[in-house]
Amino acid sequence: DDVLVYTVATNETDGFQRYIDSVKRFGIEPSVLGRGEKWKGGDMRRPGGGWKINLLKTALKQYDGDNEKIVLFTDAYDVMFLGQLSEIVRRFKATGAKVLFSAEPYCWPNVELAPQYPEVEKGQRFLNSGIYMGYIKQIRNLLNKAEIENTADDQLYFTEAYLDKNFREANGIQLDHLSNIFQNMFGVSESLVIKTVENKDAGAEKFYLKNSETNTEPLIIHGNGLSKLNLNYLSNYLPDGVWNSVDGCVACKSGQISLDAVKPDRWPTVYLSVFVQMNTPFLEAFFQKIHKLEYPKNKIHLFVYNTIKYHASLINTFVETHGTEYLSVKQIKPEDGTTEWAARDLSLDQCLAKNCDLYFAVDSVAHLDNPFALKLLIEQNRTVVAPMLVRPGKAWSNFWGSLTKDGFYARSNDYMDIVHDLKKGLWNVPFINGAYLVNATLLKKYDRLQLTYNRQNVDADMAFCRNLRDLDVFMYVSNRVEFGHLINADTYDITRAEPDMYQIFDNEQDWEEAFIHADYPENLNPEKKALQPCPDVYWFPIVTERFCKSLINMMENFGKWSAGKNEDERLEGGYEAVPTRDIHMNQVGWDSHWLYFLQKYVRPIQEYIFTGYFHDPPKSLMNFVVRYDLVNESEHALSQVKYKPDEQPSLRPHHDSSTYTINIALNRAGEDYEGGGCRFIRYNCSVTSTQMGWMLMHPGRLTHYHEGLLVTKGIRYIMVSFVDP
Ligand SMILES: O=C(O)CCC(=O)C(=O)O
Ligand SMILES: [Fe+2]
Repeated sequence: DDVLVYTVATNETDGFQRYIDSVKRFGIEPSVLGRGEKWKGGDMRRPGGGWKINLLKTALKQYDGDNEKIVLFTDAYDVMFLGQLSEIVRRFKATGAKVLFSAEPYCWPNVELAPQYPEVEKGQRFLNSGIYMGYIKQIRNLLNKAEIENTADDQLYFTEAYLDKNFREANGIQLDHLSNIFQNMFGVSESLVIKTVENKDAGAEKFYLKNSETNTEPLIIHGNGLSKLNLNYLSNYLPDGVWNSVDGCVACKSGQISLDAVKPDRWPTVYLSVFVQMNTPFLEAFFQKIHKLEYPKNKIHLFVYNTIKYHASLINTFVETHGTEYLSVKQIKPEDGTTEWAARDLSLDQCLAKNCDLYFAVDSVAHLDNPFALKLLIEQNRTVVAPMLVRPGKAWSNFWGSLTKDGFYARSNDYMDIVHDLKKGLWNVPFINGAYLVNATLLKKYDRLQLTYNRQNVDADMAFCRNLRDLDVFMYVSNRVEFGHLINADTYDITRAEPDMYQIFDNEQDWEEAFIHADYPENLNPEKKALQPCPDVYWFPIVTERFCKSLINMMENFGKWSAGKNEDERLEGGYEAVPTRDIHMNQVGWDSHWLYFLQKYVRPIQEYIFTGYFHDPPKSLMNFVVRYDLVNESEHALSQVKYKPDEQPSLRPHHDSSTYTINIALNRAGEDYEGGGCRFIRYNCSVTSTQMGWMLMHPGRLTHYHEGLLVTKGIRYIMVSFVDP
């Protein structure tokens, strides 16, 4: 009852909210001075803050004549309480001091005063005015010692008072050199460690802060100066109770909202800005996922910035097809020549102009696989929050755990645990990109001079995050649920036909989604029986129609179909007994990709069907697309010649030089062509109703003598591999 806790905060920043959350946790009710007023204490980055002294002086007037109370003052934006007030007071009383200031390793703002400080054997020597406490009588003496201008420096004021030996001794002023209670972080962050006490009953562990140099456990921490990012890091675990490995992210539930209680027509309006500024694999899927977000389209303004000509038609098609469903659409096209920062700044302004409630930026590499991503982020209700997105199986993500001194990437201790979802929560981090939601109140509060993507010598994302850090805005990244993943655009080569097909190594998950048949897993389901259209000829759905079309396009684009002659310089022996008119995978630079496909998707089926045969990885030198073609029809009609001399409409009976052969239909029997199919002569059995994207698998030799049946109309394409020759 007799402890008065004060702070000064004019602005309700995220840091202020953190301070409030921390004191509330310990049942402390602080008086917040200056709330809602304009800051009068000078430039925050320079000496100043005399106003804090004057505010406190005024606030204490009401206790004139009272000499029993204890006053505890701290800054707000970069301060957190880690323990009970009773314990703070107990430790204070134990020092015997009448006034106790926190200590730090730097003599600031006037380094010339350093020699006047008493020497210390251990701990920090110099006064810091961010945290102090004392009996009201001595505090009053201290505050009344001299007049101070609002814009003069409070730390200098207290330093001079402390260095006045008579005054210091008369008022019992001491510094908490060892951080028994108060911890200023700047310059000593390395010795500050988060410790845990395991709970023996398998309950949640407890977290506390330890100063490993002085061997103390401070109860109030101050992330002064450049240590404020370090404080942000600590605040992911401290004070005890915000996060633990049993209950996960406890603090992230506070402030959360639920949209389910609100009718969708009253949901907040979102300004969704999409940025396509690099050649991006699987862009079609990206836009599909944007479109599938479970959020009313008439609550979304869509902004699309694209600098890549290659992607223009896909984007235009999307906008033409779906644009009208959105509240509004604005496109910036490659030919507009708008720079990234200008486009991003413009989208912030557009958001305000459209009276948005929320701004949602999404880059083309950020796949929001979870259709509830946007809704969940809104419900998280933070000023800035990003969904954690990671390149599958990699450590590459859309946030940084820490920063170097020059503001570049650094890893935090917990980075890998977060990226791998070993720790789930809502993490205060110094850098995010790729996808993030910003509350529009922030855009209203700071104009495009303060909150801009334009800043010298850094790219747009870094500029924005740096400005957020400077404005004391926390950037949260959430891995509370799976939101999606990041595309790797590093090797994307748009000079190729069908560049997505080449992404099997770099974006395996997306590749699979685009190109592997949705029913593929059923092929390995023991409950299901594989189709067997002819004896020991098995039949499986394996690739998508998109795969088939892409593969045909790759080949037709390359165009150099073989002559279907016995002489074949592509082969080591230079001779093919039963030649097809074809193009080999290695001719389009797709051989390693194909072999990987064989190993990953075909081999398991083979092992499942033809029990006891193992060959991993499968070998195959002959991997090709066959084209069975008739003469083009007009030519046919005129010349009365049925087939072009170098086209091939069928294939005579033969064995394949393989242990087993796979044969994938790439287009539609009866639609794209007539006739065709594969006949197994020994069984007098033909597969003619082949299915696009389905694969035949059969032994290559002895039993499965076969022929390619005559195509009578159109063109038939198949993909063939002679596996394990
Ligand atoms: O046309 C077919 O389905 C058979 C093709 C074939 O046997 C081959 O390319 O070796
Ligand atoms: Fe064959």
